[in-house]
Amino acid sequence: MSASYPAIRMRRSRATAWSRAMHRETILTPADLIWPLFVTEGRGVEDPVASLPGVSRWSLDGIAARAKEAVELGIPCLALFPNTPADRRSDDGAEAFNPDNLMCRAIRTIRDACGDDIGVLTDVALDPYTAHGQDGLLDQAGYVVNDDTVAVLVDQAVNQAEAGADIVAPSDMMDGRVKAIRMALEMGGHHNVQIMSYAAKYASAFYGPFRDAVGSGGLLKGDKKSYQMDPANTQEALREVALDIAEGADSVMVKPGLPYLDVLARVRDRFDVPVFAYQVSGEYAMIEAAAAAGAGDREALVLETLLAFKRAGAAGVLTYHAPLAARLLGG
Ligand SMILES: NCc1[nH]cc(CCC(=O)O)c1CC(=O)O
Ligand SMILES: [Mg+2]
Repeated sequence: MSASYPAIRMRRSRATAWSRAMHRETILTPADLIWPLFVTEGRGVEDPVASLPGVSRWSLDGIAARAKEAVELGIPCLALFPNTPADRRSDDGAEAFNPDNLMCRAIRTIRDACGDDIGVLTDVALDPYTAHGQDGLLDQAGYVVNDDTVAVLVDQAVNQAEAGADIVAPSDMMDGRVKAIRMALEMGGHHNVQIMSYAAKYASAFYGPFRDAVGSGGLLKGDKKSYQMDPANTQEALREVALDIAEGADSVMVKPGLPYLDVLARVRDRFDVPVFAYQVSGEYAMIEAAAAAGAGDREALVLETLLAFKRAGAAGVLTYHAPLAARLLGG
């Protein structure tokens, strides 16, 4: 470039708040946020998750209150995860398609409290329902079998749709489940129930606090590496996303969040479907730990990390910081 300093001074546009606002390329709003909530049995229960400071499991009455709070704050969607009572967990995860399970009751509770003012996204995977904590069914050798698991996931997804879920979100990483779920939803008349597929979900060390929250952590033996992706791979993530789009996903997700922004950006560049990011439990815990240790300002860390997802191309972010962020953003 021939014209340079002093003709070009990059700092001119940064000198005042109004000018910074005018040049800002990316905007974060409460409408970008999806708030994950943990549901538990009982009445009037708020059960804090020790490894997720500031996050609790709520009984249905608390879930209704959180849903109303979310509407007030301008948060458009909730993601639900049940802490299934131990006596309802089994090797086959059959509680997943019980029409009166905690998940279905939570969906109906939110609908009663808020009508169509908020979206309800439900997790499709068996880990909150299995006695072994894996996302699918096991064979004799302890391998998570694909096709038989997909059949159960279909029943689970249809069960959630019948209870009123707006978006079903398969997080299990079985092959072919998006197509099978889409076909079953169409056949069941659930034409407008969306599928947000966890298309590129990695076998990550950042899920620990989540597993505590849904009560699967202590049950899980081994790992999920035979179905979740190797953190070393990005080409494979693009292939996963392409397959899920072809199978009928309305939107896709990359998970975890910040450590995988490169994957998110590449998915955004290559495909035209909305791509969401999940800032997972371990990421939340890291920010909280940093703030508690005085290593950073909590509110600034939260807003900066969430903005980074938008900058990388995310249509929205699942984050446990959703209510805090929405409040800070004036929701
Ligand atoms: N299907 C399970 C599921 N759905 C969302 C998360 C993790 C979310 C988080 O860590 O916040 C997990 C954990 C796992 O795969 O073991
Ligand atoms: Mg896949």
